Amino acid sequence: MAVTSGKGGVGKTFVSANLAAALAARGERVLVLDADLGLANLDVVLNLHPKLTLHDVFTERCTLEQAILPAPGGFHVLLAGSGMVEYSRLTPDVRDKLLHILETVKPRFDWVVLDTGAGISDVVLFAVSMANDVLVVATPEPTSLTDAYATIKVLATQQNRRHVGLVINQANRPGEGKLICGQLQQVLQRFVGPTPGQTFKLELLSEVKNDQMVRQAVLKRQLLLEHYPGSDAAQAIRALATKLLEQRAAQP
Ligand SMILES: Nc1ncnc2c1ncn2[C@@H]1O[C@H](COP(=O)(O)OP(=O)(O)OP(=O)(O)O)[C@@H](O)[C@H]1O
Repeated sequence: MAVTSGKGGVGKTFVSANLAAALAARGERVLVLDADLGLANLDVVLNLHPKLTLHDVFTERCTLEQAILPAPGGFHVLLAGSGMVEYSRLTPDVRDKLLHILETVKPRFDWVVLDTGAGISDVVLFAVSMANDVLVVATPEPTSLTDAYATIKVLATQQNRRHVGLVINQANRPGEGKLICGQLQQVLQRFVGPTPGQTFKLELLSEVKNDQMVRQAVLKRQLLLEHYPGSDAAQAIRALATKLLEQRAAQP
């Protein structure tokens, strides 16, 4: 599953890490792969100081096994480290290496979460293209929504995706997510249907409140789910995990 966004700083890493913890708490084997190769910061959020990262796997300084690390929250991570400038562009080499890594880790985990960079660069779109499911994170601000719209449009038209999950993060009032999702779906419909057999569904998977506890957790470099489990945002993330598990169980 890819967790992506149009605009940066909207909460992808927060959602990826805490969703992984929520799934792990339900007994799932989860790997979060930091797919923001140029400016990764999953390690910062989780307060990890990895000696080995994707960079070392790419340059064959270590094996893939060695770079998969346990994280707080009961899941595993494959960190990118920051400033992998030479890997922040999608060369055939980066492409092959990422594909190989994903194929190798897939059988070992129930969920591989790709925490991508923001926007529609070729690296981001490639990372998303490797995922079965995509979850777009957006905040209710107009700039974030405009960029989310552009991203979803690209996923629908270029990747031919018929279903995209939406998380409205930092919501200011209840029902805001539903309203936004409906409006986005309406505008998107113009580009991606309706033609026979070609429906497109943007599904609101979660509305996460603007919650001071999230900022507290990030400042302390702790997982929200572990340190503020009763917060509104933690409850929303657990509900998101439940929904994803139910959807998976319903798949043929
Ligand atoms: N629900 C929320 N309530 C309040 N603040 C939040 C919430 N979600 C995220 N934030 C704040 O937004 C900041 C950015 O979040 P995060 O780093 O997860 O975004 P990102 O999309 O991964 O960023 P980037 O695009 O730079 O990778 C966090 O440090 C946190 O302070």
